[in-house]
Amino acid sequence: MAVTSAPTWKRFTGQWKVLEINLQGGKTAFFIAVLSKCVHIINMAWGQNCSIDVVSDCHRSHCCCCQRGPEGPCFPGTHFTATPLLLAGWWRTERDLDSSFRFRSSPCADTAVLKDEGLVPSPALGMALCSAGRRFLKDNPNSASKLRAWARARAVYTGADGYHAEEIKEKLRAFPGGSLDLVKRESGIAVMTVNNPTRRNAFSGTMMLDLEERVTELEMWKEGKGLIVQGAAGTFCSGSDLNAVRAISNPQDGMQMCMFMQNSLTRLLRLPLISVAVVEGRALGGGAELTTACDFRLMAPDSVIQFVHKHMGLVPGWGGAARLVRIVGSQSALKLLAGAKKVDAELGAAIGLSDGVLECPADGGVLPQAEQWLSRYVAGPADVVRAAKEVVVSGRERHLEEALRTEKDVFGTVWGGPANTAALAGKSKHK
Ligand SMILES: CCCC(=O)SCCNC(=O)CCNC(=O)[C@H](O)C(C)(C)COP(=O)(O)OP(=O)(O)OC[C@H]1O[C@@H](n2cnc3c(N)ncnc32)[C@H](O)[C@@H]1OP(=O)(O)O
Repeated sequence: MAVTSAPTWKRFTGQWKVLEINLQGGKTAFFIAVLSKCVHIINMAWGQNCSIDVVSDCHRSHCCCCQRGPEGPCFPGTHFTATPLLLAGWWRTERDLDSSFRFRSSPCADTAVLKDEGLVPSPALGMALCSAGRRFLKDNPNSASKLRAWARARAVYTGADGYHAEEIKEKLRAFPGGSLDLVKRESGIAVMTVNNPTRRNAFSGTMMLDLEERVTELEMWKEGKGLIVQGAAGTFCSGSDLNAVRAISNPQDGMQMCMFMQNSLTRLLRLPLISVAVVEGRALGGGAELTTACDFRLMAPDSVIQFVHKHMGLVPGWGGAARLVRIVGSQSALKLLAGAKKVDAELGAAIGLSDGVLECPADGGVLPQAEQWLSRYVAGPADVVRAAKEVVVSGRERHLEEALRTEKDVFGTVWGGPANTAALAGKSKHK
């Protein structure tokens, strides 16, 4: 099957990359790669038997597909980072599966990353993944669902953890009300609004489902640079809807809901967008946890963030405790959780939970202030802004050696790129 155009990176988010290759007959092949080690596609011999040979670390002086040396990327996708054994070819149709794309994985696997992924490196793994990919495709012919599955790979829990996504979704559907609204602006800043004002923006079951959908949408938004998370009608969010909480208060459902929300909020924090929670009114319980799934928090003068879980006989379950410790340190986190302490704008700034105090809006609400605040961090080309977020997520979440490798890999995506080239051609003083 012949290739009709140069492969391009169609989507890139977090540690995942998707190489999209257009094939004859309007078909498309997707190759999913997970970051770990610099890998170079050394042979794209597209003919009757298309094959991709992958080696770890490029030792070649020239790339055989474009004849350029190793000084810079030859075309997007030539120099990419992947764990060879995690490469999987995903095809759009069953027929494509039979058309002999041959995958030869590198003998050199990155053990550390495979462990991170919870996988044991073995030569059989590549085959197993390809076959799992095929099975998945057979069951999911729709490419949108394929991409969703790819996005979900950034989540924490899978079926292996006893997590049953479809079952808990079914249960959550039984608790409707409110919505999670998303507006993606041309500026590259999106605004997500927690919208259930009659219940002070409490999270109904369907809003939890909405959250997952919105995060998926943002994962696919490659022009995006920033995200503002706010509550409707002048208050942030009063946590999970107590009516839903009461109805699913058995341990099994509680665990499933916990894993569902942790997955969505972890993916929210890992988005390659710089995010800020704009807190007006109250952010209570799960609402307080939601603020910690953003990179930054801005608080209105009379606003309060409060982890009220202790008063409910609980601890955070949406990942809020783990994130809080990373934001304010264990001493302050313990005080906030064990004391269910109210954090106002002043205390928030003092302990580093809040990154800025919003002024009382004369008109137009606090959103323009938040946008203004965020604009200094999202100024410039999307690939550079997203790369900055990428290296920070990696530095926060990975072991040093892995984070260093990822940093090198992400560096490779911007080095010699348009922004870098333009900067080098201009003045290079930073007074
Ligand atoms: C792992 C997740 C853990 C959790 O998130 S558990 C949930 C923790 N959150 C809470 O307990 C919040 C309880 N609510 C409150 O403390 C107060 O309602 C709150 C948010 C300070 C607002 O106070 P006020 O402004 O005076 O308004 P209000 O009390 O009259 O509330 C207006 C209507 O909203 C409702 N509401 C507020 N928070 C809710 C919630 N979480 N779930 C379900 N309904 C909720 C409240 O019942 C009231 O409804 P209604 O008008 O009486 O029908």
